[in-house]
Amino acid sequence: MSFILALDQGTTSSRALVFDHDGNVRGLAQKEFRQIFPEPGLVEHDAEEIWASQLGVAVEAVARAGLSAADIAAIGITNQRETTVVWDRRTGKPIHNAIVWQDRRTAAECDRIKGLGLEATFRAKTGLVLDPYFSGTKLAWLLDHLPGARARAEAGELAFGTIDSWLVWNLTGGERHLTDASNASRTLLFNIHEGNWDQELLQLLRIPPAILPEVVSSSQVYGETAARFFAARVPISGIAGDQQAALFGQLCDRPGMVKNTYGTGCFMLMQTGEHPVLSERNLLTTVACRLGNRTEYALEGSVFVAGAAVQWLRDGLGIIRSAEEVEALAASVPDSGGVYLVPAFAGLGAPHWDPYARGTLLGITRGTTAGHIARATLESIAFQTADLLEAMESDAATPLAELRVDGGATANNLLMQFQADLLGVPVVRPRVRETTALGAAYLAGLAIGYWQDRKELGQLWQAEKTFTPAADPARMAELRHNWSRAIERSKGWVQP
Ligand SMILES: Nc1ncnc2c1ncn2[C@@H]1O[C@H](COP(=O)(O)OP(=O)(O)O)[C@@H](O)[C@H]1O
Ligand SMILES: O=P(O)(O)OC[C@H](O)CO
Repeated sequence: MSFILALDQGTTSSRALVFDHDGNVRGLAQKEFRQIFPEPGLVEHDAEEIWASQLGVAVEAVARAGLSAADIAAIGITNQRETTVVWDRRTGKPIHNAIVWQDRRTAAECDRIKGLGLEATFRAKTGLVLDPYFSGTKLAWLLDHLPGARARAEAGELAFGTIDSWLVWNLTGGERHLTDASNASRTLLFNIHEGNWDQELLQLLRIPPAILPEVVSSSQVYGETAARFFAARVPISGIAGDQQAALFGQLCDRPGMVKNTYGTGCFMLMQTGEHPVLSERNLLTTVACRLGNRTEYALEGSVFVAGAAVQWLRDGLGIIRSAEEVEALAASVPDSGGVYLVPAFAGLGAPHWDPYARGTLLGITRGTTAGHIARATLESIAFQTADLLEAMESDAATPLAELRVDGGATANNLLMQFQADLLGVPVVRPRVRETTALGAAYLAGLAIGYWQDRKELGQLWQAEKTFTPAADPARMAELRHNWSRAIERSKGWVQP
């Protein structure tokens, strides 16, 4: 019997999971790594720490499953997207910390490009908006600010990659420099209609083509792990950005199917099939996956801070000791008592796109307790999701039948019930909540014939719990109205 190993390199931790043929988790290991905040608004990771932690948990997960590398048929990779690494091709050493997707340092540069009237060009070609979130301006920043970097990039000495590229480079011992189309579609440099790096955009951002990885499909054998890492060389055969992998793992394979992942941020993706739908409501159009020559697209709403707000309650305010505790604290009050938290800690993503917004806590009275703040925090996650869904339904011109959910914060039943109440549609939590890793495993397994097709995978998906809307719609509409007012107050707080 053989198994698939999924590497899930997330924003706050590296995880590895071993899956069996029925899609069950047989072994899991996880390691948090350092979040580096050099200044307000800046977020970095040590790329070498990411690699070391990812390799460490991979070895550990296989051991915990009671297996050896010879039992692993293939490896699938999924990753925090947009986070930008540049390394020296000769030494394999990064030239700077990775600039994380949440980092806002290129806000002024995005404004400058917008001022040149170029936003429509970027939007039409990449499906993205000009926001510091995406890799392109982060890469340009590195080339502009590190002495000699641009000349070295032009001479072909440096390599750029999102985290998938960085992991594949390391796993293959520096043999392969590539990225899959779903990750490429998050860079602001990739033409999602033509399926390749866009020369005009590269020129506009002054990115030398020699620094870029090859763009490949999301499911094919890319290479094997170098001999020194595992007892056997294992094929690497699946790659997707974590949100696209979750869409795949949730089996949202028919146009109109939607999943929302509640992790550090919240990412809602709607499968739109082979046709990219361009949003009129400030959502993103992104590559869901590339399978052979077939590219599937998704509409995406990205919320930067969701579960991270719960982490802030734990680490910043110290009113809970663990993320799980938030549920009991929030349940200690019947409602938020009129308190609204807008967790715009890293600006606002979709559909507002305001890098200058900051966190805002409104409606506090002398009677406000930690319970109210905890509840307002959970509700903020659901409100942000409701804003995304409203935009998505409008773009797709179709109402949603159900919302499939996954990610760490979906363990929270109070949050899930409030979400169903607010949306007025059933919220469905699957049996396997590690759908991001599962999606990467599926992509890797399909490439080597471990699973035959998506029909076979469809039989593995099972709901664990469905949250049915139970609240008074008028009351929910009132809460959403207040939420919109709170959002407006958070906007434009930081002076450019
Ligand atoms: N019971 C819970 N209630 C609310 N949030 C939770 C709960 N458990 C975990 N979280 C949040 O979920 C996030 C972790 O989820 P995960 O899917 O592992 O995220 P990521 O992949 O972004 O690192 C953290 O931000 C944490 O605060
Ligand atoms: O690492 P996660 O799960 O927070 O996901 C981060 C996203 O990929 C950012 O776009």
